[in-house]
Amino acid sequence: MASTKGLEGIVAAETKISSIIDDTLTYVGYNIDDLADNASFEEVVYLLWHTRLPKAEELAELKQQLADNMEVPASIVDLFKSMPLNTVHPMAALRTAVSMLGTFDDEADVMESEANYRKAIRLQAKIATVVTTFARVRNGQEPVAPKPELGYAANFLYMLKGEEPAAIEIEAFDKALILHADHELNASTFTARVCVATLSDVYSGVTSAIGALKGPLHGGANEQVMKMLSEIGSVENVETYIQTKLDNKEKIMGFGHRVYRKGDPRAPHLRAMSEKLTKLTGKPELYDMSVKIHDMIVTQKGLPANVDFFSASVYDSLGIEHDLFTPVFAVSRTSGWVAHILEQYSNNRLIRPRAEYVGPGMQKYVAISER
Ligand SMILES: CC(=O)SCCNC(=O)CCNC(=O)[C@H](O)C(C)(C)COP(=O)(O)OP(=O)(O)OC[C@H]1O[C@@H](n2cnc3c(N)ncnc32)[C@H](O)[C@@H]1OP(=O)(O)O
Ligand SMILES: O=C([O-])CC(=O)C(=O)O
Repeated sequence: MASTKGLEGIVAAETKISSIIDDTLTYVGYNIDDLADNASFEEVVYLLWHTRLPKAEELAELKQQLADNMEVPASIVDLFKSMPLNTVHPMAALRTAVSMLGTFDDEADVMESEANYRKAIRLQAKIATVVTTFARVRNGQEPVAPKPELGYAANFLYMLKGEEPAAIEIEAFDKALILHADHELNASTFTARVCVATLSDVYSGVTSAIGALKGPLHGGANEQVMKMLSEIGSVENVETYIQTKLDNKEKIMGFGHRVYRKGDPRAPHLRAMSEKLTKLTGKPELYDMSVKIHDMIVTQKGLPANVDFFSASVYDSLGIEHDLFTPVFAVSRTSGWVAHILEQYSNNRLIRPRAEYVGPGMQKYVAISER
């Protein structure tokens, strides 16, 4: 029984939700380029949850349901206030708050598919409020209540900053949400599916997934990319900084991927957004540094940028604090996690692989006094 390290190449589930075939990413058969250029995030959420695009009235209904469910219990604010706010990472706060949301949902353990769909809506609606509430509470600001008339992307930025975002910001953020919404059997989605395959509840699945997304080899990489850009500081410093890391065999965050070989199709969209937004916000150097890093890594390592690389400068341009980048990813990916959770329930079998034992052979117990 030989093991495959990191389960590389192992097909562990069937899904109708998204696919990566020959470096092309599709959601339910729609190319990501097509969706990024034409759809709204809410349309994509509907697509992932229903495996078809919504008609106008179905989209309007989903938007209404999301808007109606955005408020979070006051205890979430108290929970955040009870945390060591100077040190807690927002992903740890989010993981804890989503788990707590489950305790307020009296349908949390009701397993009928209609109840699970209602929970999907509640979670998707509330997670935006949870992240923005955390951001404001830790900065000593009052949380901002959602405006029902705004779309999901606009509401997030509004609740975060307390002022309505400009059209260009809404468009960029909406596109970023679409690009991050789902990605086949990535580590956090797999985590969610493993969790709910025990017939545990939706909140447990999403809480587990948040824990997996937090790591810097997965969603946590976008914050690390920004840290790197801040440390580098200017285009002139890129070469020495990156070369030193490469010579020390350190990984450069935002590059490489388990599945893509030629390149991550989401990266060109984020690169174009980064170029446009960094110019508009008067920080073109962020984009110029990113391009120089990109060229060095592609030339020397043959590794293309993944979704996390150019998203860093995009989120910075949208005025999002750097340690909120991964929570923002979670806000979008909740749609994909939930889609996979619902799909797992619909055709469930416990996920329980085997491990190859590589420890010592049979041993005889030795009394503690004789060790
Ligand atoms: C949303 C997302 O999750 S996208 C991914 C976000 N994560 C990152 O950006 C972190 C940086 N990237 C990485 O760590 C990896 O490329 C991963 C985790 C994304 C994929 O990992 P794996 O498929 O397991 O590749 P693995 O880590 O085994 O790397 C294979 C080789 O490429 C090298 N490599 C992979 N990524 C990088 C990188 N970013 N920088 C430098 N070298 C790298 C490794 O050092 C290794 O080299 P070796 O064979 O000489 O030891
Ligand atoms: O698929 C992966 O391994 C990681 C990734 O790009 C994502 O989750 O978006």
